[in-house]
Amino acid sequence: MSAPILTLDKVSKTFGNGPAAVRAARAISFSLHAGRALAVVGESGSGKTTCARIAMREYEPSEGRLLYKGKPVDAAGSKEIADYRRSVQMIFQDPFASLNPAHTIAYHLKRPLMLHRADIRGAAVDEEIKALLRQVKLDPEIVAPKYPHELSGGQRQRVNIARALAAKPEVIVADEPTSMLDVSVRLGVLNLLSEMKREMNLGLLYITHDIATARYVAEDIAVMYAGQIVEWGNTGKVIDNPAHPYTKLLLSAVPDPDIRFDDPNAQVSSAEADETRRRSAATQETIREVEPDHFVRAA
Ligand SMILES: Nc1ncnc2c1ncn2[C@@H]1O[C@H](COP(=O)(O)OP(=O)(O)OP(=O)(O)O)[C@@H](O)[C@H]1O
Repeated sequence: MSAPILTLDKVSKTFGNGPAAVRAARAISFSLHAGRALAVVGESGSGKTTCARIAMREYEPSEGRLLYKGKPVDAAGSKEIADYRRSVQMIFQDPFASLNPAHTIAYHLKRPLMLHRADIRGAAVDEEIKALLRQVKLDPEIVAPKYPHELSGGQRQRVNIARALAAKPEVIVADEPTSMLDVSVRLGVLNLLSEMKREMNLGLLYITHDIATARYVAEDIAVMYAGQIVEWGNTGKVIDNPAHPYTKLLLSAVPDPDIRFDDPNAQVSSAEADETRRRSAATQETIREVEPDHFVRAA
């Protein structure tokens, strides 16, 4: 594996003080590598977004270090910080709020080019805008002059991906990039991210509450619960053979696509439903008892 581009090294983040303090992230360690994706999965409030924001330098860690190419970011000079800002780009959850309704799509792509790509000026800017839109499978002639409200949610998220790519990043942080999209277009956006990762050799941090989607995008997976990584490893191995009760619980919530609505076996009796609820509560209890240092690593 190539040397890590970005590393969270035993990073913790606490919000507030005293008894009301929230330990959103506890001793989190992971690295992002060129051409590889890490999925960080967990339910709402498990600390995923806190990790993404630390990676984006929006939050300072309370403990631990953020490393860029092996060097601590907090000790970096202004040139290295500028390099980091270009190199690590984010795709937001909400494709509607992240584009300015008053500006065309071309304008949205021109800004990062002017900011981060001094090598491209004049007519080359328009050519690059077209190339970026083609890269995300949008027709530049149709899409470039449009305003955000004229596009669908899926198309807007593709524009957001193109905008992130405009900076020529090495790492993309995608925080729930499909959760606000129509189900029918989610897979297309995930496949596009996966393709970009391969073709542009990007390190990808894919944050999601939906463990089933990790398989489409990420080679590696880290499962978060209550601010900690409780299980991590190869995505296929963890999903096919989960070792931690919380990972099992997340997987048990994934619908089985092979069960048809008219399948008599899909009917759940009230006794079975009660049993499922009882087992789920028991699993939650087990999770609460997990010691902070109880981690599981896939073989
Ligand atoms: N700025 C903040 N101030 C205080 N508490 C915060 C802040 N940001 C997050 N938290 C708390 O930290 C915990 C982890 O939140 P975080 O947003 O990282 O979880 P998440 O797994 O990303 O959840 P979601 O999917 O709902 O965004 C939660 O209890 C949250 O309320």
